[in-house]
Order: sequence, then C-alpha cells, then structure tokens
Amino acid sequence: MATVIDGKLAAEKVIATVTQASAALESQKGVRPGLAVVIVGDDAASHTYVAAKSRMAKQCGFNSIQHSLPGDTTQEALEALVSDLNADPAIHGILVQLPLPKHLDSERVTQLVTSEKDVDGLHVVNAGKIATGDFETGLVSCTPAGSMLLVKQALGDDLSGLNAVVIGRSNLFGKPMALLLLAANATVTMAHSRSKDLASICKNADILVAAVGRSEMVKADWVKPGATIIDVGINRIPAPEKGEGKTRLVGDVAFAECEKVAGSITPVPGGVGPMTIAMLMANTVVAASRALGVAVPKF
Ligand SMILES: Nc1nc2c(c(=O)[nH]1)N[C@@H](CN(C=O)c1ccc(C(=O)N[C@@H](CCC(=O)O)C(=O)O)cc1)CN2
Repeated sequence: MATVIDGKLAAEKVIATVTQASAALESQKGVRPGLAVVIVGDDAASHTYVAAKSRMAKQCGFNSIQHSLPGDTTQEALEALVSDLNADPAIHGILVQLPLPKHLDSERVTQLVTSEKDVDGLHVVNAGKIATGDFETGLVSCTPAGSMLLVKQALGDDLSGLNAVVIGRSNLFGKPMALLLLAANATVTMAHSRSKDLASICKNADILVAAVGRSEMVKADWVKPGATIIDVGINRIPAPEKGEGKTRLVGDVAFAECEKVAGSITPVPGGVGPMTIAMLMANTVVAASRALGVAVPKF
C-alpha cells in the first residue's frame, strides 16, 4: 500500500516559515507583506478559494486586500485596477483569480501584472525565468511549486535517473511542472489529450503527475509499481451514497485502486490543493522581501 502524502501537513510547514518571515519583515522594516486578490463575478468555487487565500494571508500577518468586482466589469476597469495595484508600494503581490468571465481577456490582464508582483507566476518574464532555471529572481506558479515540494518530500531533491510523466500542458500547471522536474534532473515526458496510448506512457513513470481535469482517469494498470503519484485534479462528482443531490471531490487519479500499486500518492482533497494556497503565501513573502531588500526565505 502506498504512503499517502499529507499536503495539509506540508502546507502547514510552509505557512510556519512564511509567518516567521513576515514577522521578521515587520520588525526589521515596519512593513507587512501586502497581497491583493482580485475576483470578478460570482463563480462559487472561485469565491471559496479567494476567501481561503484572504484568510490565510491574514493568518500569515499580511496586509490582505480583496477586490470583488461585478461580473459585468469591463476590460478597461479591470486593467485600471491592476495598474493601480502595480503602482501601490504597499502591495507586493497581485493575484487575479481565474477563470475570468468569458468577455474578459485573461491573458492581457495576466501580462499586465508587473512581473515582480506576479505571485501567480504567470507573467512571461517569470515563465521565462523558470524555463532558463533562474529561481533566484523569478516567481514560480503556485500549484507546480507546491507539487514539486511534495515530490521532493517523497523522493529527495535530486531526481536523477527517474522518469517523470506530466499529463496536461497548461501554462498554469503542466508546462511549469515539467520544467521544475527537469531542473531537478528528472527525465520528463509531457503527455496530453492528443497523446497516443497514454496508459503505456504513464506505465513508464517513476513520477506520475496528473492534471487532466477528468475524474479518476488514471487507473491502476497505468501505474508503475512503486511510483510517486501527484494528483492535481479537483473534480466534484455526484455522491448518492451521501444522500440525494450530494457531491464529493475526486482527483484525476482513481485513488483507491492506484494506492495499491504506487509507492506514494497525494489524496484529493488534502494533497496538492492546500499547497497551492501555501505557495501563494510563500511567493508573496518572497516578493515583499525582494522589494524591501531583506534576505529572501527558502522554501
Ligand atoms: N489565479 C489563479 N486562479 C486559479 C488557481 C491559481 O493557482 N491561480 N488555481 C485554481 C484554484 N485554486 C486556487 O485558486 C485552488 C484550488 C483548490 C484548493 C484546495 O485547497 N482544495 C482543497 C479542496 C477544497 C474544496 O473542498 O473544494 C483540497 O484539494 O484539499 C486551493 C486553491 C484555479 N484558479
């Protein structure tokens, strides 16, 4: 039976380091890290995530600001807000919650956030820095950064000789995750919806990272015995066993069958999800430390 990787516990450790670094900034510079989170519209899941981010930012001792804009906000109004936040010296990190309503151009907004305050790690400057191995001055996207900490917790810092397969190729997750694995010396394959024979590609993976957005797609016979599995999916499915109309969360990996084959595996919930929020806090304290010229904490 696989070891279940506890993302909540790992996230608590990150948060403890963030809180300490935040307190040190305040005592040395009299400044608290400032995080602005922008949400547009009324998507229920997005509001839950943003509320969790704001709560955690306060717990870390940050100056936490939330801008909730109506669903009919124009591109111009959203860009004006982001420009104001870019210019505000009290704000060290800016995050625009995704997805944005369809009439808005997410890419334009993402690229408008100044790269030094881009705590989501989505600006092309930060994406380029990960691609070129510059982890000293860039900011890494939160979910891949958190997933990578879980991989290293299971396998150590050097992944030399290990085959890693990432299923999914988004800018938010798949591409940066593949680059982080490569930087740790893994031999990386990127697979996606157009890949032929996903099962046999996955069967070769010592590290299997699933970010496909399809409930329990990865089955036990796709998994190499002893592999480390990181499940990035968060899918809500009907759970009639809990009562009529009830739902439950599952990942992209069929957990119950895969844990019998894998060496270690992240659960959903309680795996990668909590790490996403913890790494947002980590990026914010890193951005604030750089802006204020103090020693940058390591995660
Ligand atoms: N601007 C961004 N937008 C979005 C991101 C992001 O990183 N930046 N990621 C996702 C959503 N997300 C954060 O925003 C997120 C998703 C899930 C969790 C989490 O802790 N999940 C829990 C379960 C929560 C539940 O019960 O629903 C878990 O897995 O244990 C945190 C953050 C899309 N948008």
